[in-house]
Amino acid sequence: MNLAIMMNGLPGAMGREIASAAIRREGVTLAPFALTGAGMGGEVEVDGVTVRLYEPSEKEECARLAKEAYPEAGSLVCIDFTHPTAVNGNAEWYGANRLPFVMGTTGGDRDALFGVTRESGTYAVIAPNMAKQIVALQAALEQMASDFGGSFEGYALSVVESHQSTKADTSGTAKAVSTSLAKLTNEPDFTADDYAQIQRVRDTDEQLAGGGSSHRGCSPVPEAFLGGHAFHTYALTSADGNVEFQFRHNVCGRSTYAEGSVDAAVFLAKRVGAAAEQRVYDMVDVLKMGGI
Ligand SMILES: NC(=O)C1=CN([C@@H]2O[C@H](COP(=O)(O)OP(=O)(O)OC[C@H]3O[C@@H](n4cnc5c(N)ncnc54)[C@H](OP(=O)(O)O)[C@@H]3O)[C@@H](O)[C@H]2O)C=CC1
Ligand SMILES: O=C(O)C1=N[C@H](C(=O)O)C[C@H](O)C1
Repeated sequence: MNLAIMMNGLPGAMGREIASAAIRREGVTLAPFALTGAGMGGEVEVDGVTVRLYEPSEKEECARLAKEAYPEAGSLVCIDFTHPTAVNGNAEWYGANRLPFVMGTTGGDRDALFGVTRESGTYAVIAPNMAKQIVALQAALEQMASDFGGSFEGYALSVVESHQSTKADTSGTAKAVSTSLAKLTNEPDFTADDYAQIQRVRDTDEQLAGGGSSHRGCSPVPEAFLGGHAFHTYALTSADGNVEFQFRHNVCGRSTYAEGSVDAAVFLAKRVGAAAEQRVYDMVDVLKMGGI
């Protein structure tokens, strides 16, 4: 393996975490250039590697550099952990420049994201969660929904997610898992409007108190992780309130997503190298096909 990763979204929290994971991984290097947000251009250093950052207005210059420095197919994979408002523009840019990419950024217009990527013929892994254990849970719930759809008919679904107060959007993981759980309650037409029912906890006092009185069901967040955590609680409750099922995943810190993102990039480089017919993947594909 001789793979370079362009870490788009530096110097953000996930960008730094993934860049470090890439540098640690054997056979992987960090490309010395990447995309950043407006007004954030310049240079950043990660574990001794200097990365030149290109603002949105300088994207074409960055694409030119990428093609010059890594002309061989599959020798460069982009990883995108930027901002919900950047998702669609960045996907168009990857497609137009035929740059394989891992899209970890949540939000944006997801249908358009998949549409543009498929049309471009670019190789991509797109997933709202890169943590292997959460991906396995997602796959299991999807399987359960397909085998026993409607087995929770009449049950009410409630979802609470708590993240660092700087998070811009409702959790993409919570949206994806809710869609699977809705199939169990026989509401397969769960739509974007239904995502509004997901309760977001962003207030630090509520987080320390476990959601507070308005968001019961969320676990208390340790103070050290107020700046970086992802706590999700999904509950299915019978109509008479006598039966309740809960699924809960609480992650402190970000390292688990970082390792999964590098796994996804390595997986994608191999798919490009093999000129695989399937071009667009999710993390369930990566898990099932032995990428992690
Ligand atoms: N799939 C997964 O497993 C996970 C997904 N995420 C998702 O990753 C995303 C980023 O999270 P996080 O790192 O915490 O956020 P941060 O805000 O810490 O970092 C985002 C970075 O992206 C930069 N940015 C903004 N716009 C652009 C752009 N157009 N092009 C390139 N860079 C840009 C920001 O710059 P500026 O500060 O100037 O805006 C910032 O440096 C979120 O959508 C989050 O939900 C997070 C964790 C796990
Ligand atoms: O912003 C985050 O931090 C996270 N975002 C992803 C999401 O929106 O689901 C994954 C995880 O929850 C962390």
